[in-house]
Amino acid sequence: MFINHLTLGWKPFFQQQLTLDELSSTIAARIVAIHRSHIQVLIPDASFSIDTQLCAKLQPLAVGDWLLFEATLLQDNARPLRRLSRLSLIARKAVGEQVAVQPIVSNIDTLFIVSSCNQDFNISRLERYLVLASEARVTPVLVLTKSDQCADVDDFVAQARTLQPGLMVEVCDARDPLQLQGLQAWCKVGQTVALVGSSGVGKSTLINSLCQQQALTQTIREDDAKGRHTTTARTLYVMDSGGLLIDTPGMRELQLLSCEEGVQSVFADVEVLINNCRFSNCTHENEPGCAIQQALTTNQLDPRRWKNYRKLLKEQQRNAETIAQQHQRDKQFGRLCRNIQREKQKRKNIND
Ligand SMILES: Nc1nc2c(ncn2[C@@H]2O[C@H](COP(=O)(O)OP(=O)(O)OP(=O)(O)O)[C@@H](O)[C@H]2O)c(=O)[nH]1
Ligand SMILES: [Zn+2]
Repeated sequence: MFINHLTLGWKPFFQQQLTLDELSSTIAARIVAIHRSHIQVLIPDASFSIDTQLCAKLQPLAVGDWLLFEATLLQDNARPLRRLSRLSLIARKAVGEQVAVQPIVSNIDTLFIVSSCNQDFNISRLERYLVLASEARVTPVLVLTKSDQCADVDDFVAQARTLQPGLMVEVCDARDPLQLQGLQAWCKVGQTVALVGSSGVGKSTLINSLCQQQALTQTIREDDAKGRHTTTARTLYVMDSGGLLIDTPGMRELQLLSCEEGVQSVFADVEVLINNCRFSNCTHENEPGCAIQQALTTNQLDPRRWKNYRKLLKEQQRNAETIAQQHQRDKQFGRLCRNIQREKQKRKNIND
């Protein structure tokens, strides 16, 4: 396969960020894996390993980011000049008590939300993933696997379609590449796809079926800067139709972070109803003229959907609060440091 920047997902959006000077003197490389000690980047005909320390000023970085390097200096452990702005970003709540954003995958075009046509199928979970996709600004495609084990596939599809007008839903036996033709539109050269879904729904199976040839991946060395072979799982695949597929461990367990926009977009109908309540501070419990209560009574609004909306919003508010509090704390700490510094300086001046 002919490999160029387009193959790696390069788009006018990135090109436009380069100055005239940069156009001639730099080269952009895409991050394909982030390990503890090093970051692996890819250009059309080579892969390089960069010590994480050299990227300290650019952190946090995500798999899928584009980094700019001096063209003449691009080699193992070259220092990246900067990171290009992202077209899309999937982030998650970082582990720990405090809520912090941890970027996972960037610059992807499509998110395959994978579920199987069995007890794993959970409409609220799917809705949550839709919020995530909307927040990340990527196109969601719902992939329903294990259709071969299910007698009433249409029922699952019908339920899924209620989630969002125009939502793309594909049904397949993930083991059979011929059944994945419907997904090809999102897997073409220049496109980048990521997968989410619970354990066992068939993500690895899908990857195997979409990437049977893996032509480009052979050119990606899995060695670190010192030439040692690393045993970390592969994170980047080239699909048979030419697109890239990113599968990082972080994507396999995702939590929503700040997702107000995503909630607003996925639940646009609910927000319209809320705007129709008679009182602007309606709690939607028992106020007269409550459009939500009325929609629930007339079955215009699914109680499950209403419950999930409230749950996601609450989660989002809690997270946002924590971030705000965190900023407040950082500010106070900064002030404290400055005061101490000033105090020290004063004393020094007196002693001088
Ligand atoms: N019959 C059938 N089996 C499937 C299908 N998709 C996946 N499987 C099987 O389901 C099992 C789990 O599939 P995986 O691809 O490992 O699932 P996964 O989502 O990658 O799971 P994790 O790695 O835990 O996240 C395997 O035994 C697959 O062969 C399908 O469409 N039909
Ligand atoms: Zn109301």
